[in-house]
Amino acid sequence: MTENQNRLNKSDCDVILRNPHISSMTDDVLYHLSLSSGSYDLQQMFGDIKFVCMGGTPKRMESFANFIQKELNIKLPTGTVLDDISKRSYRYSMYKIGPVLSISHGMGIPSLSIMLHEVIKLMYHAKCKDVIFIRLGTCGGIGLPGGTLVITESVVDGLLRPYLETHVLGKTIKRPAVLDKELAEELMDVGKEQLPDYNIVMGKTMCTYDFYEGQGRLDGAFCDYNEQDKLMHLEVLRKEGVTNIEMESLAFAAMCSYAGIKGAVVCVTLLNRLHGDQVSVPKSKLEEWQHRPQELAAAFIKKRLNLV
Ligand SMILES: O=P(O)(O)O[C@@H]1C[C@H](O)[C@@H](CO)O1
Ligand SMILES: O=c1cc[nH]c(=O)[nH]1
Repeated sequence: MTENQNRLNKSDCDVILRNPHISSMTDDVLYHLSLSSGSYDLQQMFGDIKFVCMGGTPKRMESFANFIQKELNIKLPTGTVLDDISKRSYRYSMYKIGPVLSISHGMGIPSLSIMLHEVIKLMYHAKCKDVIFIRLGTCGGIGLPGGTLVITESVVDGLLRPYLETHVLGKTIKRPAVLDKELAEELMDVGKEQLPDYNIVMGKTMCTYDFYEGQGRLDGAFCDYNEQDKLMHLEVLRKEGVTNIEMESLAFAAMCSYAGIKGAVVCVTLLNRLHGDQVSVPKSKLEEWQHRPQELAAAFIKKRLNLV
């Protein structure tokens, strides 16, 4: 199948839906979002979306929705509050604020991947054009102090491989995990200009399948290595140019790239992993730091919408 055929009459949509079955379905149920193409006019509801911002927790994405609403000066009808569009799914929460979709993806690749399958199809059904996806996350830094913003330049898995390995029909499939370089650079420029007080770096992000042993921590329920083994491993990562570790960027990059969507990952470091494992920052500091990627995304969106 050629890319043009994959684009499925894409004169009015530029998301590449690499699935010939979807166009013949009269109703496509986006089960985990609590939406469907048969019961809702998805184009009318979501056709103007230009930015899809996502992060792990429902609370963070609700807070981002409220923040971006204020930043873009979008008025809600009197007496109404932002509504969680996917609340009936009890899986993810999703808010629409003008051209911005703010959606939670849970923890780890399986949870993010289910949400992305459905959001990519949502973009297709809604005939969205020129959409940018941004992950607003948290991470552990390698040699970077807490509160640092890391814009991902490249992504690797726990074995330093730059692709997502997944199993389909009993076979191993490899999908390159590629992010848009120009978008990352634009985010960096916006950050330098608008958020001069923050430490912002561009780097190589390692994505793992676990928070504890997968990231070489000594404080999980199991640990069959010692502190020296851990530090030697982190030193190898540092020498390979790894700046931070989190748990979703590999699938995010691979899926955005496969769907022809420009994607960026911006994470704030919660600790320097060369100094420890436990995330023990006070809650108020944690909230302040988690807000930093949101501030960068808001500044970028405002610039793109010519609001600054
Ligand atoms: O988006 P978040 O902050 O949830 O991402 C990182 C990676 C894991 O999902 C989680 C682990 O604490 O934080
Ligand atoms: O160390 C960390 C902190 C946040 N998220 C991660 O995946 N790792």
